[in-house]
Amino acid sequence: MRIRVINPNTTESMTALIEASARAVAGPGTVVEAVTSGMGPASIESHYDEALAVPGILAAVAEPADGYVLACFGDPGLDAAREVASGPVVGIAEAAMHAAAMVGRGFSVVTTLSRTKGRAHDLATRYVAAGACRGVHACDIAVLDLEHDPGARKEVIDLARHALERDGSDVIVLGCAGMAEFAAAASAELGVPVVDGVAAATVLVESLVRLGLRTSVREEYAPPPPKRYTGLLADFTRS
Ligand SMILES: NC(=O)NC1=NC(=O)NC1=O
Repeated sequence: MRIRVINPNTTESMTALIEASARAVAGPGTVVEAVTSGMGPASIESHYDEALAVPGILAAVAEPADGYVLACFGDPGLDAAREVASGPVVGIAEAAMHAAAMVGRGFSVVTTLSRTKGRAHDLATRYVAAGACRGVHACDIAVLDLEHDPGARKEVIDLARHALERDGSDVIVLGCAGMAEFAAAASAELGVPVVDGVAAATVLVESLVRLGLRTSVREEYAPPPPKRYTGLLADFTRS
């Protein structure tokens, strides 16, 4: 099978990190096709960034694949992508939160900027039972600095340790695709499961494909009603 793993921002080096995390868990019969969005923000750290990332995501899911991963912790454009993708679409926050809820009593999210904490809470409300997400904590390291800041890994792990104590949680969810490579070291140091949403989403999409499950086209996720789109979007939308 072929899984298209989409980095919704336009930073190639992040795509490389995402690709490595997805490939590390993909099964022997799975081809991971990691792609960088062709248009939009260099990183996604606000509602504005999320909105401007969606056209590039929709263009990326328009290409055929057996399943799709949206590799940004805000799960931008997830519902719209499900209306047009040819296979199941899973967001990394969705996958990470579900996985975390299955291996512990309550998880804490460690994310990037404080301004994105509300989005993480909103997604937890949508995806998991009340109380499953015990808290969301921000390291206030910008997304693109995670890769270049030599102290980022330690800051994220220290914040995760604080979160476990403060929240009384027993699992950590990494709240950014750019933290994917911290998961193993964090889990070893903290002694708890640390969930990287890129890996979780890759395995979950593989499982859905193996189960023969695709997004239902009855009602909400049916293909969008045909209509005219004008302006720049005319090139990227279905008519
Ligand atoms: N919470 C986040 O920082 N999300 C993200 N922004 C990106 O550009 N990629 C992410 O995973």
